[in-house]
Amino acid sequence: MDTTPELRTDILRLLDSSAGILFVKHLWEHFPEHMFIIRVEGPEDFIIEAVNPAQQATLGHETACVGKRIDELLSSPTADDVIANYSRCVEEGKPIRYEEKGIYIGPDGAHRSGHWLTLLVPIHDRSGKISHLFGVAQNLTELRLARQALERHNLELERRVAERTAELMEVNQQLTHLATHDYLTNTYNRRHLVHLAEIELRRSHRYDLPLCLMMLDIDDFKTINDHNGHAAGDAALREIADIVIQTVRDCDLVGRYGGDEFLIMMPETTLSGAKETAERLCRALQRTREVRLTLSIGITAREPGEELLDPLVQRADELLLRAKRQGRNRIETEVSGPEAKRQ
Ligand SMILES: Nc1nc2c(ncn2[C@@H]2O[C@H](COP(=O)(O)OP(=O)(O)OP(=O)(O)O)[C@@H](O)[C@H]2O)c(=O)[nH]1
Repeated sequence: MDTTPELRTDILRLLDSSAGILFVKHLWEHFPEHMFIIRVEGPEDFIIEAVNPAQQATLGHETACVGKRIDELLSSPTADDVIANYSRCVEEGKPIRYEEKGIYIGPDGAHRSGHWLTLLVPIHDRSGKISHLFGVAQNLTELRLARQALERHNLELERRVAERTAELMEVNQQLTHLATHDYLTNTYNRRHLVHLAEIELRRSHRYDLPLCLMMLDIDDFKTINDHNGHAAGDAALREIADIVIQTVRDCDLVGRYGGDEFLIMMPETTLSGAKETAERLCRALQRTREVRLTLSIGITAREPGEELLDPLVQRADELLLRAKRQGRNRIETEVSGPEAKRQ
């Protein structure tokens, strides 16, 4: 059986009766949050009329505050804020709710800071004038401290996640670099070069742009290894890769195709342009190296309609072999279609 209506009626009847005052007194004494009554003396003149035991426990003995003006009890700026809120409640003539914080002196005489959610209700006298303010202040200090600790903890977590993410991104970049580059020369490795070259070739086909493929091989490289050691051979490979990268355009794709062989894809480049670059490369090599080292180079151009990489690579390789057969230190080019007419 639902007893709620019955109970409600009983409580209302109790409040109406003379026992109601005991009920309110019981509430006042045992309510765990601050309850207080303020006498309104003037626009900014407020006197503490009563504080409940919960508030006394925070602020010290009743006699320490009852009968005192707010600005006698609290120092600035806490007192200013309290008075401003009381004045607002009087001006608006209706209950207001606000958060407040301040420094107060506890029962032990020590200064403490607190944070409250306060509800202020104006009380009117018979003439309708606001004579008192009734306040209930819920102490949020612990909650605030817990929230601040949680926020600090969250910030720390976010910082750690960001730090870890940055580390992972760096490792990821390193892994990507390792997976796409030749460890010795830092040019693209064969697999990645082929991947990029296929994309570039499709783009050239789509927009009908010129494109050249250059394959180069160091002449008699074996003798460097044999005479000067493998480390000298490695150093020569690195040096040649650097010279190639410095000589070609930024958009050209340079990769080590295998051993002492490099492949260079040159987008938007005609055969004559690619040949000029190859000549520049050979000259740069002569200038740079004390040990005489030459290159054999084969260059082919994309034929109209051509969009597959293998035939291009095959042609460049054949031209390279032709350069080797014809005495090394040579650049061999070959082209058909419109590019041939431009030569
Ligand atoms: N130091 C070093 N040598 C390598 C590397 N990869 C391949 N080689 C050597 O490069 C040499 C390639 O020789 P080949 O291509 O057969 O011939 P070559 O001596 O260059 O002569 P031609 O190409 O005919 O002019 C071999 O001795 C390989 O061992 C490498 O990463 N480091």
